[in-house]
Amino acid sequence: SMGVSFSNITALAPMVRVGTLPMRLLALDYGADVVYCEELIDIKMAQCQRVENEVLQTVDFVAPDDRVMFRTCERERDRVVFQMGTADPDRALTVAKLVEKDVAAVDVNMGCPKEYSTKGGMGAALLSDPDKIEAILRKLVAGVSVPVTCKIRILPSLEETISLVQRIQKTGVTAVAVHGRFKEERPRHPVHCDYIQAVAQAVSIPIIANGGSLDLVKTNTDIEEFRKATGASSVMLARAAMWNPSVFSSQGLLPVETVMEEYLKYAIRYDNNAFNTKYCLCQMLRDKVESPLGKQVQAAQTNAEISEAYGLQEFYQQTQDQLQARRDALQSDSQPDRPVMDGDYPPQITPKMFLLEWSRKEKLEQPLYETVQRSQDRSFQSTVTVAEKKYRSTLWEKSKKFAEQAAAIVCLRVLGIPEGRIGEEDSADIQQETETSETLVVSGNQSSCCVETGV
Ligand SMILES: Cc1cc2nc3c(=O)[nH]c(=O)nc-3n(C[C@H](O)[C@H](O)[C@H](O)COP(=O)(O)O)c2cc1C
Repeated sequence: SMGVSFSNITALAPMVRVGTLPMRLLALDYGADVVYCEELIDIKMAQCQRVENEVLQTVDFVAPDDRVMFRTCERERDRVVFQMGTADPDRALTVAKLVEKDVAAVDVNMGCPKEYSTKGGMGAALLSDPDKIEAILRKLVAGVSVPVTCKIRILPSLEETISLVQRIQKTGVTAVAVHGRFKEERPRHPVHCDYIQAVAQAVSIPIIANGGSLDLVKTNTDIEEFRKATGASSVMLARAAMWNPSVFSSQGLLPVETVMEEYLKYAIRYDNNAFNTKYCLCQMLRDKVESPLGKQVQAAQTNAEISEAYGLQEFYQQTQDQLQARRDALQSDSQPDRPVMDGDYPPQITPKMFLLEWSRKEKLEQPLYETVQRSQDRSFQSTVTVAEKKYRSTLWEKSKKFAEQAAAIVCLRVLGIPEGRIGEEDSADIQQETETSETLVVSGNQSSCCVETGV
């Protein structure tokens, strides 16, 4: 990784529901340097499983109820900032460790005044507990390999605001985003550029100015004006970007109709939750949300129906076909039941194939595999029946393919049959779970399978 910079950048602000993968990729396309994800709550994230989705080519963090809480991809890895809501240093670190290899930086939200955030001591509630702020940030800075940042609102006086940010700077964070409003101020109130400016002068780390969307930043050139007005190193945009993310483009604003189409293409390509897609499109439609198009979007229940509203049925179908082709390819990859000729073993003989061959020689029925998938992490376990006896690995595997191979290995070892290519090594103790999975890798099934994640 090149390492992300927070100096002299323009960022997509963290926004609940808005800041999911399609919007982040679109903002990057238009010229944003850094994109924040929506605030994700530490307790929910800590329960998530990291899953490599080979069909979508994404990394998904999947909750026990199978919901994808955070989906990201290679394209944004050096640009995406993972924002979390937390009030607990240990939990914050657990979550940061879970995501650190897949993101450019980790951010703590200290500015959200909404009750769902503050009631757990998170968000803006942290602003009145600087000891807690310090504990969380110090723990993160010491414990993760990526930069740590935080996002705050301003305190009732300049002095308090400056001393808080100075204290935050001492924890070793890389940058601080300052939303220039007091905790009790609403988004329609004017932003306090003088506070941001005073903070920017008082510390040496980059300050990211935020809060200018309503009256100051409407076009790309306004971003530079806002940067100057606040004396900050960088600028972060929420609403202006939500209404039209092409605000990041130095080529000027694009018609929102064009932008919505580009947004929808990403939503289709990355199998975005349809309700999330609708929500974001409705934000872009703004006062046109009651137009014929707006009504069609609101009535739609699936990404396919939303595509019809925009005349993107063909793109939708082509994308589905491509994804299905990839799914099929991965699936057939996982069923290596090619016929095995006597005395003419293919080079990539697997435990399953070896067991099949052995069964034929012994005039037994073909081994029968039964695979189950458990819901909490969508992993697989397979049982193979040979000569009316069942064999099963104690390990739960990432794919059906691995699970079947694991069952075959257990069977071969229990029956004392040398395992072909990997049979040179001494028959290992099947109770050793790690041994089983290592053997699987040796047996030539390098391509891991996708775990699909319905959202
Ligand atoms: C729809 C929406 C969702 C938001 N969600 C978050 C969030 O998850 N985390 C956060 O720190 N701020 C959140 N905010 C606040 C923005 O990041 C930003 O601080 C605020 O909107 C002021 O910036 P702006 O004038 O550019 O809109 C949200 C704002 C909006 C409009």
